Amino acid sequence: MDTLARVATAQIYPSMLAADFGRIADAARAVAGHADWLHVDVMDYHFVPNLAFSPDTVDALRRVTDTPLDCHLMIDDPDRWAPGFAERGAANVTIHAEAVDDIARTTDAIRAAGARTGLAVKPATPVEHYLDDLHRFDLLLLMTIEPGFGGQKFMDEVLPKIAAARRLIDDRGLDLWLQIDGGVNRETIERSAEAGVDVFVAGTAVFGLEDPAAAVESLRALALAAAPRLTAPAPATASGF
Ligand SMILES: O=C(CO)[C@@H](O)[C@H](O)COP(=O)(O)O
Repeated sequence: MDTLARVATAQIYPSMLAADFGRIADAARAVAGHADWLHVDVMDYHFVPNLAFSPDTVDALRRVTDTPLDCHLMIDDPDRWAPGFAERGAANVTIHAEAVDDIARTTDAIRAAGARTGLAVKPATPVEHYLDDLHRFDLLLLMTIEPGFGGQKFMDEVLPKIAAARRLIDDRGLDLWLQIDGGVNRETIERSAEAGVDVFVAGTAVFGLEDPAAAVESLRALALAAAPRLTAPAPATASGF
């Protein structure tokens, strides 16, 4: 895998959950060339109290955009479903620590299908419980809301956890992107970038605005200005590699 791609870049992933579902292709096209990846939330009404998206969504988006897809599985049985998202063309598949049974088997299957893989933790779940497994992942997602719905308030109490994860990644030389999801907007992105985030998922703060492409650029500019360690990313490729 290309380690140069792991340089700390300020990446913005618009969350399709905040798009107009009747015009999802238009939403993907509106941020093409600006968004680094697109974030696709998958919900099963068991792990979270909401339903959203499926492997068919991956197929549909792959037909209309080259922007890589980052699938975030908020489901009870990621062991069963995660490899299928990779097979359908997701460039990254993130599974929740609270839901996965066999991390090694599931991450191996995702990677065998050609995708990167991420580990997500809810706000109250300690990253320290998964230290021995972090080498199996390409991305660590720290939720900055309780997962399930867009439009929630950013949980400032997660900031120390972000800073601790950044120290952990740097001290151990882990090859992991540090991502946050939930309540990311013009007001919260700077302190998140300062704390150590390099991948920002943003729904309402992108698709809730008149010009989603401009919103992506403006969020990235704020992150870059707040954290000198971050650099501007090169344009994303279809595969994400
Ligand atoms: O995973 C989720 C919700 O569970 C997110 O991806 C939301 O879609 C983020 O939305 P905003 O907080 O940015 O509006």
